[in-house]
Amino acid sequence: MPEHPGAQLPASGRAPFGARLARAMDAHGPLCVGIDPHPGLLDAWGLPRTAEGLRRFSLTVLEAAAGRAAAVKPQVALYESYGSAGFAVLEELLGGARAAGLLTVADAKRGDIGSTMEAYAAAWLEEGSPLAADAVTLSPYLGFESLRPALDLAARTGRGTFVLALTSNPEGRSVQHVGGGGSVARTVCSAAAAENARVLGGAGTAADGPGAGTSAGDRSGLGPCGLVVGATVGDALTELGIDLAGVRGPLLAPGYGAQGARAEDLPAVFGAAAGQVLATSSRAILRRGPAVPALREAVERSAGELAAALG
Ligand SMILES: O=C(O)c1cc(=O)[nH]c(=O)n1[C@@H]1O[C@H](COP(=O)(O)O)[C@@H](O)[C@H]1O
Repeated sequence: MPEHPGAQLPASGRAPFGARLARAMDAHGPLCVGIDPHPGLLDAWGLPRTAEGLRRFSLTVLEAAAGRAAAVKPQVALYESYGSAGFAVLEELLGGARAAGLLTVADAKRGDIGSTMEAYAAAWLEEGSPLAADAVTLSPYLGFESLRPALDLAARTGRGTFVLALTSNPEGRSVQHVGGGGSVARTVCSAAAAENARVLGGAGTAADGPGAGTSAGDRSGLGPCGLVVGATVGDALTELGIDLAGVRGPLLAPGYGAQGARAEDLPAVFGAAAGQVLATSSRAILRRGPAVPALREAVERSAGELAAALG
């Protein structure tokens, strides 16, 4: 039986990203382990601030996360700062995660005019690209439709996107809340809802509630267009009149852990969309390294408390 009535199997033959992510979250809990090799963390782990230090850090986190988390999210900026050697490590990490059965989210936050966006899409989402991940983070501030090449390629290859909607940092409000009832954030959420409705079939907008075929908070039939909504946004969804369940996409939630949000805060933030949430945590877990058993314990504890809070 198809994963979702009305959903087309991606041309790649790979199961759709939403179905693969739901399976991984059901198996391991709704945790994404962020791989952010900050220079200070390399120091704390006794590793050199070199590409080899970056490599040992990345592969250690992978070893700790494999079989214990749904996904990993390398922060591309922290690889990019080492130039081509950093990108080589990132390629190795993405390949290693694939081999270990971990879904990958490349945190690249790309966004540009459509013609340039085609190249970003090819780099992060195209079949056979050395940097291809299961999903990539995107910035919609050149207009949601400028992301079209990535949205289309993701749907075609069974991959996903996470588009910034309500970010976890306090400065985000100054852009994302603008417009009140017709806020920038709500516009982005409505566009994501329309994109998922296009791919999955059925109607759906962020204002209208769940569309056909997916009940509120149900993660089994999610579309490929996810959103980034910080775990730290408090009551912003109510304040801005956004119904995330109606988006019918996965929700990447940074802010859990080092930025202060706790697992038990998440149900109130996400309401009926709690089942769609993939919480991501980097420093709170990484500070427990470099010993693999301590990292594993941190991953298991986070995955367990998130599963208990979010279902
Ligand atoms: O897209 C992201 O992952 C992201 C969006 C956002 O709104 N806030 C946010 O913190 N992030 C990223 O999530 C990670 C959070 O790291 P920790 O605060 O150490 O858990 C960093 O890599 C951020 O760049």
